[in-house]
Amino acid sequence: MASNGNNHVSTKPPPEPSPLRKAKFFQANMRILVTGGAGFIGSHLVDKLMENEKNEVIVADNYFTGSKDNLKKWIGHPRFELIRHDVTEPLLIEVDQIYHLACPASPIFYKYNPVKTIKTNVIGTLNMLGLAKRTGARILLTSTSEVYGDPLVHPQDETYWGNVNPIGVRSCYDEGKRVAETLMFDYHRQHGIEIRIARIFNTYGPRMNIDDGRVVSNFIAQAIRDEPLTVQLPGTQTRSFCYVSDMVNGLMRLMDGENTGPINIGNPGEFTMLELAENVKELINPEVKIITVENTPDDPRQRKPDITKAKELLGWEPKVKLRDGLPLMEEDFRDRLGISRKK
Ligand SMILES: NC(=O)c1ccc[n+]([C@@H]2O[C@H](COP(=O)([O-])OP(=O)(O)OC[C@H]3O[C@@H](n4cnc5c(N)ncnc54)[C@H](O)[C@@H]3O)[C@@H](O)[C@H]2O)c1
Ligand SMILES: O=C(O)[C@H]1O[C@H](OP(=O)(O)OP(=O)(O)OC[C@H]2O[C@@H](n3ccc(=O)[nH]c3=O)[C@H](O)[C@@H]2O)[C@H](O)[C@@H](O)[C@@H]1O
Repeated sequence: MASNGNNHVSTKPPPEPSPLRKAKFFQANMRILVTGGAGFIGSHLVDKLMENEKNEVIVADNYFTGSKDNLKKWIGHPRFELIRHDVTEPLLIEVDQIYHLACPASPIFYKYNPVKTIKTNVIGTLNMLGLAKRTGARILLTSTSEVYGDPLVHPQDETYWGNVNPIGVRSCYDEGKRVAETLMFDYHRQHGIEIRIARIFNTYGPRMNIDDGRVVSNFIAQAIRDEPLTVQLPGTQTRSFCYVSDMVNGLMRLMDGENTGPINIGNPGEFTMLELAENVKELINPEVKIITVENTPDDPRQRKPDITKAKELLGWEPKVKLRDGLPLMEEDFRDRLGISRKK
């Protein structure tokens, strides 16, 4: 029984939560915020989180590179909420977990407004850490293999500190993510916040922006449009491509496990850009041409994750091979481009 501090004992029970809230959230016992949830990886993560009836999912996104279309099947669902919000502004809500993905990821978008990109990484991560501190939520940051810069160690494991140009055109992104990682660990050490850091390596799959300039989406769209595949010079640079369902599984294992990370999440299958173009040509359009074009500054020459830590600590490894994953994107791209397969 509650006292009102006036030596008078109230017999009135405390007020019930609003019946509306009860009706809406009666099943939920985990409220999860996904920043950047209208984007490519974020929307696939939301799909997976929503499969669990105990989860209530809130997406905060400013739609810079994401789209409501990616979430259309959840809009109106009682366990789902979508907020137009820029993470560079504080967000005052109650949550149990935060997947912090908000940040433009394609080089052409993150270089478009580099000051905004670094604000998103630094101020956005500070705001989400502040939210985690106030609510006691666990927070996962999607960092990047770009923290290794143009790596001099190959493959890259998590102990490598990287080879990053601090004043280059990519720095807003890779240095931004490095500061974001620093902030995560400082909040962890200073305030005891529960943190998780995933270092994501190149991820591909349906719902990538068609014209976002990333290599897999470029090549698939070019192959479907009968345009030459543009391999940026020298073409021998390598990347390791992870299918999005594998990525989402890895992120959820990291969030739900006991390790802070950083942990590399990626597929160690390594390809040169010429090899990737040849695979797309063979699988999607054998008639298409492959041409070489100028590259952009500071393009990393090689990239391949060492995933020993993910295997040992998360029991995770990717399952989808590149040659199986590429055709899974074709239908989604054809639908959005309105170009059907030739008979
Ligand atoms: N896809 C990859 O290969 C890859 C690799 C490494 C790391 N990552 C990281 O994973 C995350 C998701 O990447 P993605 O490929 O889905 O990219 P994406 O561009 O499709 O998604 C990013 C989302 O964040 C939103 N956003 C951007 N700035 C915001 C802001 N200030 N406030 C609120 N929302 C904002 C965008 O509108 C978009 O919906 C990013 O943090 C990215 O750095 C991705
Ligand atoms: O995985 C990562 O950590 C990072 O990977 C990518 O950055 P990047 O590897 O430069 O991605 P792309 O723009 O797809 O370029 C990959 C390679 O393809 C080449 N490329 C790109 C586009 C194209 O049309 N042709 C082409 O050969 C580029 O020169 C580069 O060598 C992502 O876009 C980042 O968000 C992410 O953080």
